[in-house]
This record gives sequence, C-alpha cells and structure tokens, in this order.
Amino acid sequence: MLLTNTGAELLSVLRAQFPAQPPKRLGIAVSGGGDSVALLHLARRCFADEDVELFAATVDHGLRPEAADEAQWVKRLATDLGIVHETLTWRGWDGNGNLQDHARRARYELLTQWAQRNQIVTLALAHTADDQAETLLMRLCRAAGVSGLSAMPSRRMQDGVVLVRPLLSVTRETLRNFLNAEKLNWCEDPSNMDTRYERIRVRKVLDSLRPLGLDARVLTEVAGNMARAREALDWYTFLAAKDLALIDAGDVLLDLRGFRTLPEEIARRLLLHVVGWISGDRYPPRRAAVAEAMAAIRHERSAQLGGCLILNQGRRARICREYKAVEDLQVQLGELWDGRWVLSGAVLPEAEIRPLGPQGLSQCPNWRETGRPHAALQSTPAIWQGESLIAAPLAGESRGWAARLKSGEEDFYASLLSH
Ligand SMILES: Nc1ncnc2c1ncn2[C@@H]1O[C@H](COP(=O)(O)OP(=O)(O)OP(=O)(O)O)[C@@H](O)[C@H]1O
Repeated sequence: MLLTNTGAELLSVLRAQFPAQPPKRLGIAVSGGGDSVALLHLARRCFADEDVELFAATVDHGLRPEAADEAQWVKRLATDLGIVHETLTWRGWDGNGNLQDHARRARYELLTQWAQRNQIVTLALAHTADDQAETLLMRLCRAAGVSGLSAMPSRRMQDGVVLVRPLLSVTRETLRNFLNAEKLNWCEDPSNMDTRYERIRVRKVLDSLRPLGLDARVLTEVAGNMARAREALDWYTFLAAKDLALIDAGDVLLDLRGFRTLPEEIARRLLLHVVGWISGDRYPPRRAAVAEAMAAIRHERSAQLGGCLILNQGRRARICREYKAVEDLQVQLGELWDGRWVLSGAVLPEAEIRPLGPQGLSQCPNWRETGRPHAALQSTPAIWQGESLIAAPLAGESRGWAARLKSGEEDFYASLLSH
C-alpha cells in the first residue's frame, strides 16, 4: 500500500516494520537527502515514547565539494533532535574500477563497522518505492532473470548488523510532501540532476511511463512478485541439492542423470550455487560462461566455471576448486585458507599454508587412496616450510594435520534458503 500523505500514516508504516519490542539502539544512515532526513524525523517521533536510543551516521565520500558541508548539516540537525551523530569519511578511491560501486561498498562497510563499534544491532536505511522501481528498470536493461528483478529485501544481515529498509512501500513524493508540510529542510544533492548517471536517466524515463500506469507502485508490486517466485525457485533448488548433491572433502558431487532431468532454471541455479559455495565469490559468473558449462555437463564434457573445475566422472560430475584460481594463495598457520579451509596441527616455525599443486602432489604417494582425482587434489590446502611439503591432509599425507571446512557441509544446503 502506498501512502498519499500525512505524517501519522507514515509513522504507522514505519512502526509496523519493527517488532513489538523494538531494538534498544537503532542506527539511521542519513545522507542528508530528503528520504533519509524524513526517516530521521519519523524515527524520532515514532520511538519517542519507547525505550529506543537513536544514533545517526553520514558517510562523506569526499567525491563532491559539498559533501563535508552536508555531513555537518546532518550533524547539526541530529544534534538539535537530541540524536548522537558521527561522520564517517571515505578516502579510499584509487581511480580504478567503477567509482559508484566502490563508493557504495565502502559506504556499507563504514556504516556496519560504525554500528558494531556502537553496539547497534539494527541499522535503518531510507530506500523508497522509487528506489525499488528504478533498480528494477536498471536490471531490466541488463536482461536480468527472476533473482535480479526481485525486490530488495526489507531486511538483511551484513557483517552481523541487521539492515532494515522500513520505507520501501513509501514513494519519494510522499516523503517530500511530509517534509514540506512540516516545513523541514534537507540537502538537495546536485548529482540528482546529472544525467550521466544511469539512475537519473531511469528516473526521467519513469516519469514518462507514468501515463501508461507503469509507476513506482506497480513496479514495486512486480518486484514483490519476483521475490516470491525466487523464493519458490530457491526451495526447489534446495530439494534438488538434497537429492542430487553430495559433499566430498569440500568438492561437490552431482548425480548427472538426475541433474539432466531438472528444469533448466533449477539446474542452472544449482550449478551457480555449487560454484559460489566452493569459490566464495559473491558475484556469479557471466551468463555466457554458465551456458557453456551447462552445455558441457549435458554433453559429458569437463569444463571450467568461476574459479572451479567441473570434472566429468561418468555417473557423476565432481566440482572442485581450480588450481589456477588458488595458485598464489598463501596464509600463515591459524588463518583461513581460500576463505573456507581451517587447518589444524603442530605449531611450526616459518610454516605456511599454500595449495598442494603438482609439485606437492608428486610427493604424495598415497593420493589415489583418497579416491579423488589429481586435478581436484592440486587445489587443496597443504602445509609448507619453504619448498618442503610438511603435510597434505586431503591428499593422504596428513602427518598429524587435519583440514576442515569453516562452515561445515550442512552450510551448502542451508545457504540455498538464506536469502
Ligand atoms: N552518504 C551517505 N551517508 C549515510 N547514509 C547514506 C549515504 N548514502 C546513502 N545512504 C543511505 O542509503 C539509502 C539509500 O541510498 P542510495 O539509494 O543512494 O544507496 P545505495 O547504497 O546505492 O542503495 P542500493 O543498496 O540500492 O544500492 C539512503 O536513503 C540512506 O539511508
């Protein structure tokens, strides 16, 4: 339901997004723009009579000359409202890659670290129905599938902090009406007019689509429908995983006959999950690469995908880490290797964890007894002292050492349902 106006209605929408027992310490991410300034005022009124302490933070990315003044402005506003405020500065741009993407990631990192430092378990962001609609249109431009077109969640965890978006059903216009009616100020970000940004161009297109009836409300509903469809697909992918996948020393074994009878979309999702679980990569491989790997599996060929190898083993495919992807990975004893392996054994001076590789494997005479192929064993963790191999616990040379997965095997299945 979208609201047309009035602070009272907005307050009840906001309150409904929190449990009867709201968090005792609630963080609010305030950029200084209309949406998050409205959230700050609304949150203060909403929890005025409850045992909730509010905190606010602004990230100054140092990318616009006005940014520092805006952060100062938010600090004054928060202080006037009796809310503790902190400005978090980011100066990490090295000129490489996509600036917007880097800035966004840095912002989330700074905000969650700030929350953790202040024992804030819940952090509110002021995304609106318009953000939802714009995101959906931008994803359409990239030919996204069901997951890409799904609504952004109203809550999710990041680094131990619950991020909530309590205004996702409210339009930007409603929030502006509220601010104007209450004579409340905010900072107008000049980049909101800059058509070099895709989001701003999409915003303009949305204005011209409105006469067709395609507005933020309708697009938010579509995004909600997609989120429900994604949930159903995740569930059937989970069932397929339970049925067809086994974990073997960190590799995944897929029953190929069953895999080939799966609907294409479920099979694709299962494969992406396997690869993501092994590689730890949050971003899926390119669509074309996935299609190639799917075709290889169908035609009983081996393939490579997203830092993993897909080895055809007759009735089964074994999916394991690709040696090339971990070749240069070295960590100290006691540290996590490849984001997933914990090795335990004797304390040794100047020893480190590196992949076993072809040289190490040639020093493991019993490797065949593991039942695992040469290519899979090369990418397993081993203990090295300089060029001397001390132990290779997954290749039949444990020598007092053990290797286990940080999250355990059950995580492979459980994480399919944890969107
Ligand atoms: N500089 C900032 N400082 C503090 N909070 C911010 C800042 N920029 C954005 N936010 C918070 O994030 C919300 C969404 O803003 P915006 O859409 O620009 O962020 P985003 O991170 O790009 O969103 P998404 O998660 O959809 O990519 C804002 O309403 C505000 O709560």
